[in-house]
Amino acid sequence: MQSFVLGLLNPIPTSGLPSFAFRFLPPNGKFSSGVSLHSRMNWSSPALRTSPMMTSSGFGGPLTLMEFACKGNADVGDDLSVLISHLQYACKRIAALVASPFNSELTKTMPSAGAASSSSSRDAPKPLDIVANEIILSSLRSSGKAAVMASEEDDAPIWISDDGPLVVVTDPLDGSRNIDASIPTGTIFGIYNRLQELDHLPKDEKAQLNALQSGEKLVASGYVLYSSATILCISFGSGTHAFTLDHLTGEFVLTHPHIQIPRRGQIYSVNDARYFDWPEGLRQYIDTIRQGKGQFPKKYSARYICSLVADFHRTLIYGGLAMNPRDHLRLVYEANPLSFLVENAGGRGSDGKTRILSIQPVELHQRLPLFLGSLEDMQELESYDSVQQKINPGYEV
Ligand SMILES: O=P(O)(O)OC[C@H]1O[C@](O)(COP(=O)(O)O)[C@@H](O)[C@@H]1O
Repeated sequence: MQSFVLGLLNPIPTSGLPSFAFRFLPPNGKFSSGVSLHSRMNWSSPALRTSPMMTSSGFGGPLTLMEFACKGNADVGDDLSVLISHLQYACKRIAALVASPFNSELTKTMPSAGAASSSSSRDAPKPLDIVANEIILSSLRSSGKAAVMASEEDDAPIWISDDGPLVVVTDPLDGSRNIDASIPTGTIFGIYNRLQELDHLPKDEKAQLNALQSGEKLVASGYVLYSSATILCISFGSGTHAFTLDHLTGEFVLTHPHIQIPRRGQIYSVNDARYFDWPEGLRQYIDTIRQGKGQFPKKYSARYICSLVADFHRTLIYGGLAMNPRDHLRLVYEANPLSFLVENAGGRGSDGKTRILSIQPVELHQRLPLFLGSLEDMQELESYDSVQQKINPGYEV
């Protein structure tokens, strides 16, 4: 088992790999692998035909994430491009890990390991969370572009390098408590510029303050959904775009450019079992939309996976609302990155009263109610007086 874990953290040996496998190499490795399967595919077939924005200017295949970031589509600058290339590589490794037939031992809970944010047993980190955390940390270290990583898995932010221009906040593997049932999981990340005016402070202090920047200062955020497809969704501040991992080539390719969340959806996503702990306003709102008596005269449907990235991704694509009304999800590395993505897609992220991105974080693992979704659905929800669940009776499942 130990060698399996170490193998995941160590560099991949390159000898004897098939040509397409070289696409999995780290960005500072050898990407040029001669003729790949990717270049041999017939991209003119109707099934693979895409809009002009989805094709690269080069050989006519679909636009890859790194082409998108580097070649004028987003043109995010060298530092951010390099960091993203390392981060996406880390997420490919996590994707392989969560789908591996050998991960069952890794999914067993380690009650004695130090949970970052809570001592309750449901928050006890699992080895898979820890391995995902290590994979991301090691990718950020090797990028040379990260000053700080602040993670759900660590009590405090880690200072990586004085020279790193960027700060990364992350939940490395959300939803992992459901992984034994192969339910989708996800990585969430947000990226800020390093605050140079804090450079003179001690490392711990400047790491903390850099990680507690307001969501309005995000320069990019994203998630990777590990599901039937592995999808990396990202915003650099102008639009939200999703890329699907092509297992033939090992590349994330642009499949959902400029996602616009519908102004109205017909789906609400919440843990309904908590109905009797909800405040009156939230009960009334859900009762109303269920019956088709709200501002949108259609009966809403319920969907709830209980895996934040999966519930959010569906909401982004189909519209509606993804909610967790109790103080449970984390502002810094869950609510802020997802709010940045939904706003860049034309939607809204709020705690039920206040726009998430305008809330100043005061501690790394701060929790809050979270509502994300279509603009008109969110406005209707927020018109109800009380939607934040104040009691939190320690649910065990
Ligand atoms: O138990 P609830 O309130 O339905 O919360 C479920 C949410 O908690 C999460 O599992 C995250 O919480 P954990 O970090 O404690 O696993 C999300 O993936 C999910 O959306």
